[in-house]
Amino acid sequence: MAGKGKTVAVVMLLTLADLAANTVFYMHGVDVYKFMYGINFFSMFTSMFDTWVLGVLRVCVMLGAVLSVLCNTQDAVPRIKLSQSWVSMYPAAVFAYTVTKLLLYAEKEEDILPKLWFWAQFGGSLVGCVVFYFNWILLSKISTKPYLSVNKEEGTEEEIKGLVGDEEPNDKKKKRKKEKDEDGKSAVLKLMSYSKPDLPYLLTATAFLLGAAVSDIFEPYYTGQVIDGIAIEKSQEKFTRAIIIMTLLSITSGVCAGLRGGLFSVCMARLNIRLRNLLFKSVTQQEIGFFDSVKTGDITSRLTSDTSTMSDMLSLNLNIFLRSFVRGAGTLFFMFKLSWQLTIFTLVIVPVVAGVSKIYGKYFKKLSKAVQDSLARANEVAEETVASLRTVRSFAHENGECDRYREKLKATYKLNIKEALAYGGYSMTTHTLELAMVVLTLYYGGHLVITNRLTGGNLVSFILYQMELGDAIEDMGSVYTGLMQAVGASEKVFEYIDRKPEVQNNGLLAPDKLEGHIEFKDVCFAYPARKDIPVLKDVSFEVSPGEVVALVGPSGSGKSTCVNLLEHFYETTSGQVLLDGNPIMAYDHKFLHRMIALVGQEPVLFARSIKDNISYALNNCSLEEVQQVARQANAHQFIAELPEGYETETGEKGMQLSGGQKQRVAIARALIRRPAVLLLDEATSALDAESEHLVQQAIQNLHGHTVILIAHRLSTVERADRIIVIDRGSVVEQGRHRELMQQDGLYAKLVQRQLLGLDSKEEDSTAEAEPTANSQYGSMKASRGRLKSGSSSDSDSDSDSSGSDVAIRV
Ligand SMILES: Nc1ncnc2c1ncn2[C@@H]1O[C@H](COP(=O)(O)OP(=O)(O)OP(=O)(O)O)[C@@H](O)[C@H]1O
Repeated sequence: MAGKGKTVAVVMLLTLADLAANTVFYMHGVDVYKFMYGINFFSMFTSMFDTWVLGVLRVCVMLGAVLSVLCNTQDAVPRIKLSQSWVSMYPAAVFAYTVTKLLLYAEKEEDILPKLWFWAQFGGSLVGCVVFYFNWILLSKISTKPYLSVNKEEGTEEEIKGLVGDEEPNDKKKKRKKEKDEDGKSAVLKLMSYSKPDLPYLLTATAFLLGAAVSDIFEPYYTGQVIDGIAIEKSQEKFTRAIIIMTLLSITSGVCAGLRGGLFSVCMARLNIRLRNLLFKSVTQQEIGFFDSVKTGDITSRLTSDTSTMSDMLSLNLNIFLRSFVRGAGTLFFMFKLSWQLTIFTLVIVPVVAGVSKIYGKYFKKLSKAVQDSLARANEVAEETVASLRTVRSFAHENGECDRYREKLKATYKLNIKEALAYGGYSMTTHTLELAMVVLTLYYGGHLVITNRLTGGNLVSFILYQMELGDAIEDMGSVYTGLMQAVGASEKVFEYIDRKPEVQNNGLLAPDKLEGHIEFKDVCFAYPARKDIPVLKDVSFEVSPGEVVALVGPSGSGKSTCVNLLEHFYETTSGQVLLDGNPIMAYDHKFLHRMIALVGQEPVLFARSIKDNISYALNNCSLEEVQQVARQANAHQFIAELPEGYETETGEKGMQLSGGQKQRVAIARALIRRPAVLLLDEATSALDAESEHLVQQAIQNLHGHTVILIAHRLSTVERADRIIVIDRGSVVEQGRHRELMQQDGLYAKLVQRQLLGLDSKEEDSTAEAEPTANSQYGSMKASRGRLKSGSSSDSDSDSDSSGSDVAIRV
């Protein structure tokens, strides 16, 4: 309440001061005769009565607004806020009227300079307009929050919360808007700070810009001189001199403009590269949870289109803006010199053009952000489809995906149309205003020439300058929107550049030796994308150095999550993951990932040679070392049979290799690091029985390595030193295969389900064995036959038959 009272008091004081000043200036003090004279002998040219009336009018409007705020704050303040842009037109109109009045006054009065009362009222009117707008903003800022006394008798806590709740969205909106505005400003400041290394180039470019602009500014003046020389003075000498100067100015302007444009482009290219590098670095350092929630399309669009929009728009618009600004300022100076009346007349139109630009710029900024977002959404669809075209083809859903893409583009097109309409409207308005300005200037200028207050040549110069000014203002208006586009794009880029990863990789621990002792201590965890769904609940287990432990459990029980925590991809919600007794986050990032190697469910290979894939992120790896681990991973034979051997390109994401081949290359890539801990998450699921057997043996022969393996196929886990059974995020059983079978718990059930083939769908869609003893026997025989004859080739490595495999081993 106190805030409202204070604001109203300030507004009243300023309004009454405006009224008092306006009246005193109009009456030349307290001369009532002057007051009546202005009314009785009113003339547009000599009386200031109309200016006084306009002042009284704004005081009345303001008093009305104050009264409505006092009577009904809740309704009045939002209305005042809504009408803010419309009300701003009033001061603009009064400004235009007052300036016109000055010109009319100057028509009748020979020398208006010593007329102090006139100047006081003229200035007072302009100041009054500003005060009026300021007061309106003050009133719109009055809080509409109801006064809440936490008094149980007046209302329950829920009721009070309800009231506050109603206000909260508005507050949040305001806060977000404020943050956005600040973001916009800070984006510009940041852009400037990132341009610091280009300062020498920018300064040189600015010098050329000034050179070009100054040369341009003189051209209309000398055009006027040429006209005066030809038409009025008929002087060959004056005419020739003006022509020579104009020629020199044109050459200087052309050279400087070219150098300025080139240098600005170079600066922006440098800025673009700098920001792309920073953005890419920042993206690669984000926590894995970030990539769970942010789509790849969004990130690539920031890397590609947003950075390009930013630097292209910036280079183009900054260039135009600076040029137009210097040209505009110089032009205005010359205009005043040629004719102050005509200049003031021209300036009446300026606030109108500026107002149109401001409203348009705001709208265009919103639109351009919406277009960018909409394009990013369309890109996501295209990327997803292209990346998974095999799956799309296998479902014959190409047309469906095309429709989806078309729909997204349709949305973008609708926004483009809006953008085009907005641009069209803006161009139309500014062109019309410009034309009106020229016609009116000709009329008024002609009048000045006829009354011998201006020469014909100077009128021509003035009109040329006026056109220049119009161009400069229009350029600045359009540049503003372009700059806003650049700011919009840079806000998005900076959002990622400035993002601090939620999981920091700033551990320093890098001991000489790592035993590989793993401990999960009361670990609870939920993924950041689904914070309210617990995935691990009080999980505790230990793995001794050199032990081979299998994590088993139904799909979605949390096995891979344990591996993710060990890799420090995420941080636990509570509890600890320890490696050799130290929290996993205490280890140096590079050290940890050299010591812990992971082969994931769908290993990703990079588009480079097999050798480079195996030695990924390692320096100076010899071919012998690569071949050795490839042999251990049972990959050497198939690699050697390829025409280009280890130099064979694997294609994007290893597409040119089969699933089983990819897995073996990925295992070799893990083994070459000689890790202390090897994490195998369904790492051999695509291998045929023989390959898997060989790979497993190789892994078990790797002494001194702790191995955690996850597999659905029980044949893979039965020989582990220990099996940990996880169900719905909790450890339910632990022990060796035989012990767990005897316990007859979940593990035994899982084994039985596999024996009966009930899991066949989940396990292997290609296994079509009937769940009968006979058919199992049949598959067993077939499998043995295959093993014996050694006919399992790489080409069929993907088509394993886990059902039969289980039948042999369990
Ligand atoms: N990145 C993620 N964001 C949110 N939830 C996830 C994420 N990854 C997994 N989950 C959820 O966490 C739970 C455990 O997943 P996890 O991958 O650990 O299971 P799993 O036991 O390895 O399953 P599977 O044997 O099928 O691979 C599942 O319910 C899954 O939907």
